[in-house]
Amino acid sequence: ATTTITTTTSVSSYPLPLHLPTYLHLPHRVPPPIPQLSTPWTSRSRRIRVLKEATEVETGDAPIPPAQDEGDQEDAAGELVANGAAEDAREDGLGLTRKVPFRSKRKADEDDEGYDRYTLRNGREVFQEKAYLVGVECKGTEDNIFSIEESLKELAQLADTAGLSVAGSTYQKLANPNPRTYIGSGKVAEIKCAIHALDVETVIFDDELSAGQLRNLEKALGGAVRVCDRTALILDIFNQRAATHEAALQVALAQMEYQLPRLTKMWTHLERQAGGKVKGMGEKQIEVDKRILRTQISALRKELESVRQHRKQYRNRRLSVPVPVVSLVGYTNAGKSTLLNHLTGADVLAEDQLFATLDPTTRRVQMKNGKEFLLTDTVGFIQKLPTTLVAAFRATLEEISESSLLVHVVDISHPLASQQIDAVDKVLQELDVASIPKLIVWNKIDKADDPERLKYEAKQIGALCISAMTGDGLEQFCSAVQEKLKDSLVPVEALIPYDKGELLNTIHQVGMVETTEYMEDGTLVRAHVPLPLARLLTPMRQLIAAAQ
Ligand SMILES: Nc1nc2c(ncn2[C@@H]2O[C@H](COP(=O)(O)OP(=O)(O)OP(=O)(O)O)[C@@H](O)[C@H]2O)c(=O)[nH]1
Ligand SMILES: [Mg+2]
Repeated sequence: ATTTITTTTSVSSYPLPLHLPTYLHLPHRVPPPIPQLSTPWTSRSRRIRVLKEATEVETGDAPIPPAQDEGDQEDAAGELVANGAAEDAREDGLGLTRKVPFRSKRKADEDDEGYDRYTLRNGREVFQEKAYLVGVECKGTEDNIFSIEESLKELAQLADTAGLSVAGSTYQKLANPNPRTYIGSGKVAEIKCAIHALDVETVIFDDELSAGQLRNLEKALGGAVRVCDRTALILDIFNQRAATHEAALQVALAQMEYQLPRLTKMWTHLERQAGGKVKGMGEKQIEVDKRILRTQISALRKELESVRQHRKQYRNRRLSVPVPVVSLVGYTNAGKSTLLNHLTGADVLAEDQLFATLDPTTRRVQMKNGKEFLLTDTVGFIQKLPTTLVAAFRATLEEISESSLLVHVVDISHPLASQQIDAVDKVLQELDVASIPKLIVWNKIDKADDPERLKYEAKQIGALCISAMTGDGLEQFCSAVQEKLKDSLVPVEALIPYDKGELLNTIHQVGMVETTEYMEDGTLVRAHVPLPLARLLTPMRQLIAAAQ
């Protein structure tokens, strides 16, 4: 009975993993908190410290935070406290902080190379974790859009975006991945040597790994390094980037769904409290953890549903204004946000980083001829896009399926432009939006080696060359959008009563008017208009039928 009591108290005193959105910490919404897991959930284990705190550590004035009491971290607790970094350990939510040498511990060592590995990011000192990348090319997967070298290069870019510094990489060609360690044992030994020589903290695999593979690899690589996969890395970037409530919820949900099948060894402290190994205890602990995680997942789903409902209402309101919606889609970093900003004067973050945008933004584009359309910027795509993420972002991506036109923005100056196009087409197929008219634009033409040749090639396939940065070709772009939109317009003939003048204006604004005739009861218009407007005009169309 004593054990049971101890167990209950100690479980409730566990801190929540801090990569979850803060609202999850509110007592009224939170199911019982879950313990920190030893499995690498995400790649978040960077030491983020506000500069001021860092100075305090330097002068030795840092308040000593309370030690964490998990048995699993017991051996590390002393070190954590001595370094004033327990907070960081909490922030990581991984319980892996001890694996990275801390600055103040090594401070005495004047020529400590780790000392240089703190860089300043947004006014915060961040420990630059070193990462080693591993890829596998399996026979029979030659239809992969990217070659293994290309995929690894992109993984390096992802690692950089997440704030890691890449120390090296390797790959292996295999008939089949090893079910235990994904790569062969010889390769494991080779990587182990390399990471020790390079002083690496994290090994990132280019493909999704199973719980067993993650655990076996961590063990085989000496236990002092963290192993994670591409999906965890992308989830981590999304987690860092999520700026709105909805995005945060979506990412948290995707992270939990990724974690669920990967829950392994944990709560080992209970065994100790129970006075040694308790047979079957580990098994039960996992069950409990899974249940808690499932409860959290369903709470998140509910919350997300209500946020979505809200956005849907907003969208419906917008749809009632019959302006056609054009969605920008494309590979991450293609220049979608830059294009939106240039055309609409919006202030969406556009930078040379992967996944700068997570949330959809819609702005009105007003053309010189008075016509207008709505332009939506969305999250970028990437090859090997984690399925959990696609599912989590499905609602956001639904916006795409409701648009009248898709503009596929391509970074034509990128060496892998054609592979990126294929990857985007693949995602679009998955999203079932093939029936929506599409306009292909080749962006960053200012950066391309041979713009004239590209312009010629673009013409052959009906694509458009633009530079979202310099504004080159944007006028043609707007005309092309207008032209394409016409394809999605419905021909109508309606008699608009004179007291509905504003409707006539709307038809001129968003549709293509062929003729207008001033009749006794109103204006007779023949035009091509977007479907929502055609619906709105239905009663007036009947009026004509009656008059004839
Ligand atoms: N030279 C050049 N650079 C461009 C052009 N368009 C965009 N860029 C740059 O490309 C980078 C990515 O642009 P973004 O607009 O953030 O790309 P995005 O498609 O929104 O990317 P995600 O939001 O990550 O999917 C930024 O550094 C832009 O300045 C262009 O026409 N020419
Ligand atoms: Mg963007």
